[in-house]
Amino acid sequence: MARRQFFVGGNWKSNGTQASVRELCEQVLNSTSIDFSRVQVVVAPAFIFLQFARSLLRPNIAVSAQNCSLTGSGPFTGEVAVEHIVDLGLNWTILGHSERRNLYGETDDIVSKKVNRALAHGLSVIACFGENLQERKSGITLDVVARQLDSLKKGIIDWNKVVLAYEPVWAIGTGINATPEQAQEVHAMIRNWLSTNVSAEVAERTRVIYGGSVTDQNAAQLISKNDVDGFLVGGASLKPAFRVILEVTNTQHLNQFPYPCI
Ligand SMILES: O=C[C@H](O)COP(=O)(O)O
Repeated sequence: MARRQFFVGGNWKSNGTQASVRELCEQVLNSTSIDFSRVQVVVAPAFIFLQFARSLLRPNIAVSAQNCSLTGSGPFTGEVAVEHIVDLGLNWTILGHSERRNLYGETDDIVSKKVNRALAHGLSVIACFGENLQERKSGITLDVVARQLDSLKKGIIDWNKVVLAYEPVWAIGTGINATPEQAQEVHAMIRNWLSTNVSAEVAERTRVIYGGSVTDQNAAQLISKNDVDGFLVGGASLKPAFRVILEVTNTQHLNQFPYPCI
């Protein structure tokens, strides 16, 4: 059986205040007793709180950006470049989230170019993709995901630094999560796609995580599926429930892989 280290990301989106970020970092994240050699934890505060969160969190909880610009640093008012994220000493960014794609016009091509920039500057990337409700109802989920992966692949110069986040748009923030079977079906297809289009080794090694209404109530069932290697959590990552999700994932990891995986 594959021995991939589980991965849990908390995407705080455009939420929070200095007070709530402090509370989350100190009371929820720093207080968990899980063994971080088994579950990798990365949280993504809004840009404005990145440095603050980094200063508060234990070193084994990584801090990620949620986006980066397509351009470098320079005369690009309002943009945050990969160079700025690197300069803060951070190692991660989320890219291609459906909110970026749908609300800010990020096409497959833009996402792929951003992924390339981030990787070229040494960042690791949580690359998001997934079908919308109409696409699922039309039965073209796997085609849509394959198209998004084909495009992402053009930008990926180092698969070791990529976590793939399958996030069906209809499940994001709706309270309707994919069932464990629905998630497993798409994750297995993603692994097959990796095997066919990249390599068997990359297919075996790459973490494929699920996002969309993950809570402390459904995390255990979702993580029990073979090809679900963790989560990208939105709303629940802003609450004490996030610690439960981390602990549930850690317990499943211990059941599945009794030894550290790295
Ligand atoms: O990046 C996280 C996803 O958008 C999931 O958000 P959610 O857990 O609030 O549904």
